[in-house]
Amino acid sequence: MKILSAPQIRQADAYTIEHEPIASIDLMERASNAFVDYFTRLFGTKNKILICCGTGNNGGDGLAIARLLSSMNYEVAVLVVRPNKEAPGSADFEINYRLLPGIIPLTEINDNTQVPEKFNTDIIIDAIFGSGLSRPVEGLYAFVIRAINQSQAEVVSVDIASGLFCDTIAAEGPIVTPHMTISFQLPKLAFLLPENDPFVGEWKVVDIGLSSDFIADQKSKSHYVSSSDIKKMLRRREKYSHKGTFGRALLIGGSYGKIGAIVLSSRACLRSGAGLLITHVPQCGYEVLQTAVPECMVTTDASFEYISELPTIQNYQAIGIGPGLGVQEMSLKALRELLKDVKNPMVIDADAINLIAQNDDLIDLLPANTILTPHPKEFERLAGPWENDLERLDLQREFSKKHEVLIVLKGAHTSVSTPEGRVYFNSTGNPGMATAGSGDVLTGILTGLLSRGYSARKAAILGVYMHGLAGDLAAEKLGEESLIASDIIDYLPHAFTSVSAEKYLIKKK
Ligand SMILES: NC(=O)C1=CN([C@@H]2O[C@H](COP(=O)(O)OP(=O)(O)OC[C@H]3O[C@@H](n4cnc5c(N)ncnc54)[C@H](OP(=O)(O)O)[C@@H]3O)[C@@H](O)[C@H]2O)[C@@H](O)CC1
Ligand SMILES: Nc1ncnc2c1ncn2[C@@H]1O[C@H](COP(=O)(O)OP(=O)(O)O)[C@@H](O)[C@H]1O
Ligand SMILES: [K+]
Repeated sequence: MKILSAPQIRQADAYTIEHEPIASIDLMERASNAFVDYFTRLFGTKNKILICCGTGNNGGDGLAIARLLSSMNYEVAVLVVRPNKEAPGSADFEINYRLLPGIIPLTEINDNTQVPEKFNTDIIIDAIFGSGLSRPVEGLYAFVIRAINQSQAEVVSVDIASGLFCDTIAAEGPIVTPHMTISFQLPKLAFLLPENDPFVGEWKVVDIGLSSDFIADQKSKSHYVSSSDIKKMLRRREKYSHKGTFGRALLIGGSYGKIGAIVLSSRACLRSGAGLLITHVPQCGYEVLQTAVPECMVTTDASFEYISELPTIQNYQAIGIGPGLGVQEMSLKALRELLKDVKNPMVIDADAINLIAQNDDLIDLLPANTILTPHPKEFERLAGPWENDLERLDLQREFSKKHEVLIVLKGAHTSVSTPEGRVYFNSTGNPGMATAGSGDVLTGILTGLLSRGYSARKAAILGVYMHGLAGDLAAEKLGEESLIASDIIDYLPHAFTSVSAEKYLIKKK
């Protein structure tokens, strides 16, 4: 799913109005209905609702929502914020203003003195500003937004929190801090920047039927990965395939006290479809691996505690290195040797990333399309500091372009950047996955998918999605609090089957 900028969204509205064709007031009605449809699934009629409206089209939505909810027996009141009494609202705002039934209590605020300290109601629907915000909020609007934020009510924003820009980090000036945002058609970049979290809350995108042709034609460097994107990518295992068809994967890692990391990667790799897996560990890991993962073959290093040398690396469709590796000098030597020789698709994680960050000569040795999977701290070591999330995103994009690698920057909404400078934000995963070893699981999944023949871009997008989906399915059963990395592996089969069940109507015998 593409992420469009505020001007592109405006053009999508205009294009839809002209080419569907549909009157703009009817498009507003459709958007308001979509909002109400989702809203009423969450909140019953017992709640008192205050709808705070600006006088642009976001406010027009607010008025239509008030009318629709009232017709469904919700108790609604409307507050219109209009600093200049004489200034008319947008054309569609004015139409909906005239259509507002008399039974809905309507208050107009023109002056700071009319703003209560906080609003006493159960739910506030925030429809002051939407995608048309053109500058930070001040004056009367700022007073109203502060009062909204101070109220005890649940706050639901229409399209985007009032005061938040669609395409960037939060500006100066007050911004509504909603519990939820119900947004139209496509997610906004602002929803995916962690520091905006207080100004977004839970969010849901509802379809308002903007022209899919127009959206398909738009250029966008940012994408939000949806389940339908994933369904298109997933491959079947063909009837006459054999284990050679799905590739040989090589994992390298583990050290004394950190063999568990490479065990997790190995299990996850096999659960992600690799045909054969060879795991190379220091000698101290031999028995652990053979016992914990009987399906994988194990080769051992000359060193007992650390990786100090490489196995042969030819004939592998994918190599993953890093989990539990440590940053010993001997392991650095082995990594350097690997990078000098390697042409295979690769995943680089954890201490392998740290070693690359500490040794400037290594980054240029990476084959094009190598996947690196840093968490933010590791990425900072690699690429340097940033001031805010937008800067971090630019840095990630530039790093990928400059070094022709994919960066999987891990966290909530993990972002995958490609050498072309595109960024794909993930839609699965939960805070239960913030637990030791879940990154090692991801490395295994990515290595498995590469060995199975997916391109680096597809392996990264699909792997990150499946990792998060497995985490979500695990959390559904076990809760977020108790979730551990092994649970993510245990739920990987469910993640794969749930997507393929949706994809294939004709089931295999
Ligand atoms: N177009 C469509 O068909 C559809 C649109 N839809 C809905 O419309 C919303 C976008 O509507 P919109 O473009 O009218 O902008 P909106 O956010 O209501 O505000 C604009 C007004 O606020 C003003 N203003 C801005 N910043 C300000 C500030 N800091 N302080 C004070 N004033 C400020 C700005 O003034 P100006 O910048 O011109 O000075 C202008 O008057 C979108 O989010 C969705 O909810 C849906 O119904 C689907 C169909
Ligand atoms: N709040 C969160 N929401 C979604 N996913 C998360 C969250 N926190 C962590 N994760 C996921 O868990 C994994 C953690 O990886 P990492 O930090 O490398 O852990 P470790 O080094 O312990 O294996 C990443 O894939 C990340 O995206
Ligand atoms: K809003």
